[in-house]
Amino acid sequence: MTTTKEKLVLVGNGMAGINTIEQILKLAPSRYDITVFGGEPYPNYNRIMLSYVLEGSKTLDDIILNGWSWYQENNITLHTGTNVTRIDTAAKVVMTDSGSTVPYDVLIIATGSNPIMLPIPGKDKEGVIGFRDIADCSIMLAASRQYKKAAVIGGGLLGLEAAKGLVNLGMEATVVHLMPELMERQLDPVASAMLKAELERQGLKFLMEKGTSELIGGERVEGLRFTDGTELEADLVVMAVGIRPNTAVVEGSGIEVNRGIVVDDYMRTSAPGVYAVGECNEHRGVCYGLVAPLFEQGQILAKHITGTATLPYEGSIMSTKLKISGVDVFSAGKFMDSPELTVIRKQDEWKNIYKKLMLQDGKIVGGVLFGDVMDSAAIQQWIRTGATMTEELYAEFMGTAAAGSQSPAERIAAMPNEEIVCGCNGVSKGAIISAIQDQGLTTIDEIKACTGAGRSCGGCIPTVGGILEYVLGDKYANTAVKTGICGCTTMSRDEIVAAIREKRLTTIREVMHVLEWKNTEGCSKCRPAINYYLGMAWPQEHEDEKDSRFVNERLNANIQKDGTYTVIPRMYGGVTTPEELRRIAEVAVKFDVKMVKVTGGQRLDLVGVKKEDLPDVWSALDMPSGYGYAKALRTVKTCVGSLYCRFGTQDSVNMGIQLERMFERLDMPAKLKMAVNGCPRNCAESCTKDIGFVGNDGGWEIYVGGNGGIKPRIADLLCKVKTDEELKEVTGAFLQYYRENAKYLERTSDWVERVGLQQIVTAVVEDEKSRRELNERITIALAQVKEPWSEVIADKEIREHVYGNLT
Ligand SMILES: Cc1cc2nc3c(=O)[nH]c(=O)nc-3n(C[C@H](O)[C@H](O)[C@H](O)COP(=O)(O)OP(=O)(O)OC[C@H]3O[C@@H](n4cnc5c(N)ncnc54)[C@H](O)[C@@H]3O)c2cc1C
Ligand SMILES: NC(=O)c1ccc[n+]([C@@H]2O[C@H](COP(=O)([O-])OP(=O)(O)OC[C@H]3O[C@@H](n4cnc5c(N)ncnc54)[C@H](O)[C@@H]3O)[C@@H](O)[C@H]2O)c1
Ligand code: SF4
Ligand code: FES
Repeated sequence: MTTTKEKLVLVGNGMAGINTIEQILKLAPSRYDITVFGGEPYPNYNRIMLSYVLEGSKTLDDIILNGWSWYQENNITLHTGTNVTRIDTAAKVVMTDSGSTVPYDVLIIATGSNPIMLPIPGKDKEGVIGFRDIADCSIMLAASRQYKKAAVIGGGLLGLEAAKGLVNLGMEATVVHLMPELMERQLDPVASAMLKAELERQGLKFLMEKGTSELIGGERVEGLRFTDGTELEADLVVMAVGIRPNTAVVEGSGIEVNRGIVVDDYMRTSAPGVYAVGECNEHRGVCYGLVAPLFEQGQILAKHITGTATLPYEGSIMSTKLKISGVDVFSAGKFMDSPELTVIRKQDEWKNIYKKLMLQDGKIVGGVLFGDVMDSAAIQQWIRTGATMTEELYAEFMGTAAAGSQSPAERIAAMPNEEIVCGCNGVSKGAIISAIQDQGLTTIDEIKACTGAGRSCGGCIPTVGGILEYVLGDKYANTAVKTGICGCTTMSRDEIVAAIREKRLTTIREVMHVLEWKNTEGCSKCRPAINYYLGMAWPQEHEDEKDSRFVNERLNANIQKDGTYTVIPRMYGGVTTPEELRRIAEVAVKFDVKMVKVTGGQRLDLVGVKKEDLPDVWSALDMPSGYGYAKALRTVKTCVGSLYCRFGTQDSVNMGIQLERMFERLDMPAKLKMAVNGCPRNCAESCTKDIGFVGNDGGWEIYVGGNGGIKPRIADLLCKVKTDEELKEVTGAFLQYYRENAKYLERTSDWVERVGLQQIVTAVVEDEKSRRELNERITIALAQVKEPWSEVIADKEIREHVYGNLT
């Protein structure tokens, strides 16, 4: 006897719908014959990560959650690019815009939301969009290549993430906000003001309390006109003023709709066999707009329709984190002061940290964090369990207990097993530990696949990594970068470095032999990388293998397209003297230099020197190499500072010179630039440097991870220091931590993004012992460096054989 399976149809191939199907497959893998309709032409992807795609840190491929093969493997019939247009609840069929009619026994509607588009004149012009899907993201990416000015209407979570993405893409982005405070639905005025100041520092512009009355221009938008009569130029307008449940599919079906499709505590709509899950529904009068509640709903729906016992869904407490790097903001539950609430508050203007906890009748009902969000999981747990405030919790929150001085590892150890680590997917510390232990998991990707933790906004990944490290102890290896560094090996950077240290490998040949390289000679990708890792691991013992370096580093000059070279002597801090300038001029004339160019790093570049003349040019210049060709410290750009500038509060010139002298010549994973400014006017542009220093009345701010090149990135504030000595110590620690942990050729901008700012802050700022040890190690490495040009001048054989110099 053959039994036909019940037919389950899902309308909406998005996050809530597919999450529900995943749960159903876990509970009853073969119960339903499943058909999925999705309006977009893609498999299920992580909509949350669109902010990162726009920002440039993720690609579209990175954000696919369930690829095409997942549907096949689970026997799911998928129709992408197909919209369901009608539901006939009497005949139990759905009809699509491609003309098909498909029967169902169980129908799940998960059509999400639509962005609200302000109903103002000009809203249909080209260049006016919402930010909801891959198509919107692609339009923004394309616009950024052609246009300069963007306006984002709405200063909520979405608007801010969109504006930051556009700034990263090189656009000038202005957020036009209706209210006096940003994110007024999640933050109180204090946190809002701190957020605005930080985002301004990162390059966003704001127009507050502005109502937009019209979008102006021709076919394409050219600007905004406001209710007060003023205008703003813009070639791209993104509306991020909220969302509205997408209920179009139930029109004419008789299914009850209010703001969203009305559901009960088991996601049942008013029609038998028809359910609605996700942003499209309305439960007890609430329409949600974050994944955590939607996944909770999906879990209950999955249990309900597979006949598994389940409690009813009673609503969710919402918590949010803004996904902008370097801006840590968290909000959960109640956040505004009001007479019935007791407020515990801590504001630290020096470290730019704000923490606030809300109590009602002694119980924790809400919290806001800015600058340090380590307590976010704990706050969610306290709210969820209705925790009563105690002396211990008070001490923990205010940082007066031991907890305040705990290292990240200690914090993880102290975390209760039932604490929810991944808010999006509701995964606790205990569940992650069980998965690691019971299933032998060793990577974050495996934990993601097995428990769901980290699969959505990604905010919990550092904690998930911490738990993995805590459980595996010595066996822990950061396997997030498991792919081989090149085709010669399957080993990742971390595995190679670990093996170099553990097995005390000291030469490139030895590394390739012991680690069983497929290609015994290596290649142009792995050889320079290993040479660097060996030098980093064994600064005193390692013999630099010059043949494995790139040509510019072998020759200590930059080759140009006509085969000549450029020569850039050091000008510490961008300062020179008449004598030096005279010598440079004489050399330029004598060696028939084609051009003398002032570089972006405040130095002089002699362009068009013949290879065989290089040693003589260096000899005549009698200046050290500026390393304009090397993976090392290139320039330290300085402003005039307190020496002469009337705004200057710190001596940026001398600090720049000192830093350049301290750290020049040391091999780094990639080229490295610094800038030192005497005051926050930032004339030497610290925000686009690997390390930037900004002086103020009380000391210095240190910024890291900036980049002004192909992929611009505004630097993150690492810390503030009061003295010059502290500045040098933090810089030494940062440089060594970067040297020890980055992949070869990885700029600080990518590295900071990859490992997360907090890990770096802990290692080089907060943990004194680590900072001291890093400085000890960089001092040993610095003691080995040599001036390359004088070495060549002194060695006749090198001059002849490498440069063809016969003088
Ligand atoms: C840029 C961005 C960043 C975000 N960041 C976060 C975050 O950090 N944290 C967080 O919790 N939430 C975040 N969100 C919100 C989160 O993405 C949503 O809450 C979640 O995606 C909603 O899931 P859903 O399945 O209800 O809707 P969606 O994911 O929108 O899926 C609905 C799908 O249904 C399809 N559809 C609609 N109508 C039909 C039809 N008639 N026929 C067939 N298919 C149809 C749509 O094309 C869409 O693909 C963000 C959202 C955006 C846009
Ligand atoms: N990190 C995250 O958790 C995250 C990120 C992006 C999006 N989301 C979600 O996506 C959804 C959409 O986000 P959103 O920011 O559009 O919604 P929102 O409702 O959270 O914010 C909209 C903002 O626009 C402002 N606004 C309204 N009308 C305006 C007008 N005419 N002019 C200027 N400003 C106006 C509002 O004051 C409000 O601050 C939300 O559900 C949000 O939670 C979450
Ligand atoms: S950054 Fe400040 S101190 Fe330096 S030159 Fe500019 S205004 Fe003067
Ligand atoms: S908290 Fe969002 S993925 Fe874990």
